Amino acid sequence: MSEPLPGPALVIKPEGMTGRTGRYEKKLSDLDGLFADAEAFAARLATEADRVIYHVDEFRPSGAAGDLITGISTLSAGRVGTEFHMTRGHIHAQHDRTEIYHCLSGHGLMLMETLDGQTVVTELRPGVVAYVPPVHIHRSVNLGDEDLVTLFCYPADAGQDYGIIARSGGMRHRAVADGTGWRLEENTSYVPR
Ligand SMILES: O=P(O)(O)OC[C@H]1O[C@H](O)[C@H](O)[C@@H](O)[C@@H]1O
Ligand SMILES: [Fe+2]
Repeated sequence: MSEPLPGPALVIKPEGMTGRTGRYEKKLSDLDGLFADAEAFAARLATEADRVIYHVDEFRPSGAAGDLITGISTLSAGRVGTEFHMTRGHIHAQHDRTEIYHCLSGHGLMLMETLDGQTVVTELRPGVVAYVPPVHIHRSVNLGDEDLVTLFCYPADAGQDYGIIARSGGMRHRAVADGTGWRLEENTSYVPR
């Protein structure tokens, strides 16, 4: 009889992840053009250009169809003008590939959009699992005052297409502060696809 082989030693907690195969970081300077308030963005850029706004740790066994990428996304709290910190957002390059996000800590939104401009939101609080169905553009938004930490899992052959958001001038709705809470407002730069 052969000895059992050790499986990957992945540990994913709100504080971080061990066993990752990769890490990806986005600084404030990488997010130019994402936020509506260009003046507020420029003011922050003057002193915080190199600040990491979000980072992603992942375990990617391979890129094969049928394989899964699992990881943790950590999105810092903050705003540009009234608009909350968010990820760039994407649709999967293979449009029918899905994803789940399990909120480990913080408060936020999974902001999704169909190709014909229907917005879908799942509010994220610890324990909530957001499901991104096939053919949905998606981005995370941090509505709180601490890091928004989510565990994600998606097919390894999904890929990311960022052009779909760029071509339509952003997503249809923006998440903005409203008193002590939040609301969605229409993105005035949005061009229906
Ligand atoms: O790809 P972005 O929109 O920059 O968001 C960052 C990350 O978000 C999620 O966690 C995805 O599963 C990652 O694959 C992605 O890279
Ligand atoms: Fe995704």
